[in-house]
Amino acid sequence: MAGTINALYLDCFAGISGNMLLGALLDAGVPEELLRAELAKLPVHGYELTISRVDKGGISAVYLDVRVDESEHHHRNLGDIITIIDNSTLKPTVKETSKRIFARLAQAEAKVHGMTVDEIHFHEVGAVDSIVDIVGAAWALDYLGVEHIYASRLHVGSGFVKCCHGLIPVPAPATAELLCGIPHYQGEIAKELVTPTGAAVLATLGSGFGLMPDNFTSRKIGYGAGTWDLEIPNVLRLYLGELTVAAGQEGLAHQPDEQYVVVEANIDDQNPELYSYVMDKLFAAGALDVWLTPIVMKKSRPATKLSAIITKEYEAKATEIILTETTSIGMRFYPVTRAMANRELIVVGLPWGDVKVKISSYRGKICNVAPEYEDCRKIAEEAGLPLKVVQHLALKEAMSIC
Ligand SMILES: O=C([S-])c1cc(C(=O)S)c[n+]([C@@H]2O[C@H](COP(=O)(O)O)[C@@H](O)[C@H]2O)c1
Ligand code: NI
Repeated sequence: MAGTINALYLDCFAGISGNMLLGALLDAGVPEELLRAELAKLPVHGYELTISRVDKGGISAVYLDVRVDESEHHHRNLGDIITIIDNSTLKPTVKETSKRIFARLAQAEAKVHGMTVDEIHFHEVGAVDSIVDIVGAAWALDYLGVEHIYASRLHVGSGFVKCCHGLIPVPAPATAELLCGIPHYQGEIAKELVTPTGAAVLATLGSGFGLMPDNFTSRKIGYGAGTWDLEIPNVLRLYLGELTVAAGQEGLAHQPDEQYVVVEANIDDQNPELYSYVMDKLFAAGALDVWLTPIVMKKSRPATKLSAIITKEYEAKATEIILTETTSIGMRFYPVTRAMANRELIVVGLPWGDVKVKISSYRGKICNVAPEYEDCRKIAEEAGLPLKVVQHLALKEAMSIC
């Protein structure tokens, strides 16, 4: 028996930008009020999101515009944006996807401008519009349960576009960098049709490019409007549907496998005090997990294996951290696949305070319920209760409502 996986096919005949993608997702059925509620979870203010229905060459499409107050025109680097996302109450999976897209964008910018990822400041209006577009899209894809994104060959446009440095060629340099390995063409239209944000989403999340996959069936279509009025409709066409796959494959597909990498270094000559520091640095740089294993190396030397799981974009950063912060002078990388349960945070109220509880589910069934250790610890210390009792009460409360 065959199964299905939720998927999108993006028809980019007039390009793709962050707001075109989010507009198309809204048109395909993502509720506007839920999107607004999710974006309100970000500690970002001073912007107005307008969502309207417009006519683009006879096609009714959703136009999304982010207007940013003058006071919010900051320059933010990747670290600032990661902090904003981490300080929100968004779902962990939405945070992770958003951070991966931003990291990809920052890497492309760093390459173009000959700088490090940390030195890159996001363009234009202090990245608020990119935060809304990227986090909004990451949440909407999660809301729809989309596991694979396919896109047509991208129409990028041509000519020049004005930026703070003057005129830059279309595709913009960051866009061109992000589209390495992704089929695209320039065409006759002298406008920027694919923006760096649109390219970053596809470069990070795209599973395949070209014609609509043979095993894809569309169920709903949405149109997201671009800003231009062109001789072709300036819209992104989004097909929401499903891929038919062999039995047993459904529910296992997440991001393309090769995006995850384990980096490892065997260390036999380091002051143990340094490990927690380097682990913190790897986590802060985007590692999904970091761990130490006791090992025995050559000449029977007791040693430590430092391992971290990272996404491919963080390879250079992880290399830099391990080489500069440990005594290791080399490391190895190997691609790994991951299968993950869906995770959601709920908050339960105990007489002494609130506790966040992580509810994990797999194929629609709850597979784990775990009260957050730090919340329970705080209550245990403040109320003078055994930690295990607080954990038990939080678990009981969570089980009664989920
Ligand atoms: O201002 C600069 S340095 C600049 C550089 C680049 C590069 O590609 S490098 C691109 N841009 C333009 O900024 C806008 C914003 O794009 P979004 O993806 O945030 O919508 C776009 O027109 C880029 O081409 C500016
Ligand atoms: Ni740039």
